Amino acid sequence: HVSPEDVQMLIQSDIPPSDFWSSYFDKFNYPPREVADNDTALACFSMFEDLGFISRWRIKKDTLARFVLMVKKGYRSPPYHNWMHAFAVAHFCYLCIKNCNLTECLEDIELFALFVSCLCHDIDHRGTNNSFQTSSKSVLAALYSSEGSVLERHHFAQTMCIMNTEGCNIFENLTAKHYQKALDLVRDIILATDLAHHFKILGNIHAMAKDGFDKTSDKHHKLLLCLLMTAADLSDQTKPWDKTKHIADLIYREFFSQGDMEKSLGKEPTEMMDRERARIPTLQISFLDNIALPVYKVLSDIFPQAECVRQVVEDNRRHWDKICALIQMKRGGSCEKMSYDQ
Ligand SMILES: COc1ccc(Cl)c(-c2nnc3c(C)nc4ccc(C(=O)NCC(C)C)cc4n23)c1
Ligand SMILES: [Mg+2]
Ligand SMILES: [Zn+2]
Repeated sequence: HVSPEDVQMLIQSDIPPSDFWSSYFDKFNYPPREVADNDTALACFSMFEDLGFISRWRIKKDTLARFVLMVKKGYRSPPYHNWMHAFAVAHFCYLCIKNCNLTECLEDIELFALFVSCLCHDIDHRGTNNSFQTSSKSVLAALYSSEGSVLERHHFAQTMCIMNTEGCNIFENLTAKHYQKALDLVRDIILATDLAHHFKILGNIHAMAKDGFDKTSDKHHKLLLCLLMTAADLSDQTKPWDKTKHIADLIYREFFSQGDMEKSLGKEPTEMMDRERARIPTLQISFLDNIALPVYKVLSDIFPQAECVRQVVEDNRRHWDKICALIQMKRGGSCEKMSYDQ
């Protein structure tokens, strides 16, 4: 649990306005990982306040403090899937609400649930993926493998545990109708963070973009919430190159340690998790081409205000291309495995 002193620290001072953090804290090019870890809880307060959630949903400040601190503590410290990832994901959601006028497309309760889901979406992540849960016969696999999305079901279960902890339920003052709606939305949105789910609905998302978002369609609301969640989950790719490059280092540290564990279990890891075989620039180019770019392309088709975000992801892809070309030149062959600290 969280200490009363930590709670007091958070609620005694006024909630800083967004420009306290930076003059461009609410712009797409602000890199949220610049916020110091022990300032992130207060920065979450600023985002809740700036989005109008504290008054709209009558959230008591001490309840919000206990909730944010419990969520922060709910994350472990793998290289990538830690609290700073959750904070960065929630910050991108905050940017979309502020810069893409989402209040005109989605209901207040949907935006509130989306933001809360971003903060909670990877709680208690162990730095290993769903297939590792099954292959290592983890407790989570025993609990959830029959339904699939093992990790995502656990992240949701952990979120509900926090909601049900004394003094941490930020939904406590919602009407019964909104309360149920919020829980259903958080469940659907966190389960939607499984990339397998994203691939499943991507066709429908493209159809929605082609026909134009219909705010009277409940299906369109659900599809848009899932797209925004995935866009937020991958949003490290939307920041300048030096940040993106560092993120790749974190991701592959996590992947390679899973690969090492799989080898020690006598299993052959996938290439992207095998430090002996992985070629990071090539893998990143295929991740950007097959997963990230299509997300930001369709997002900017629906929201022209997000065009600048798509541009940065394109720039980052070009950067990986240059590194691949450099490696080919040096090796006079294909994009060999090599150090690429350009
Ligand atoms: C939205 O959910 C997730 C869950 C887990 C992760 Cl690590 C990510 C994620 N976030 N940033 C990245 C970057 C920079 N590269 C990645 C390269 C590959 C993969 C991957 O899972 N490939 C397997 C294929 C069957 C889809 C994920 C990558 N990724 C997103
Ligand atoms: Mg996840
Ligand atoms: Zn995530």
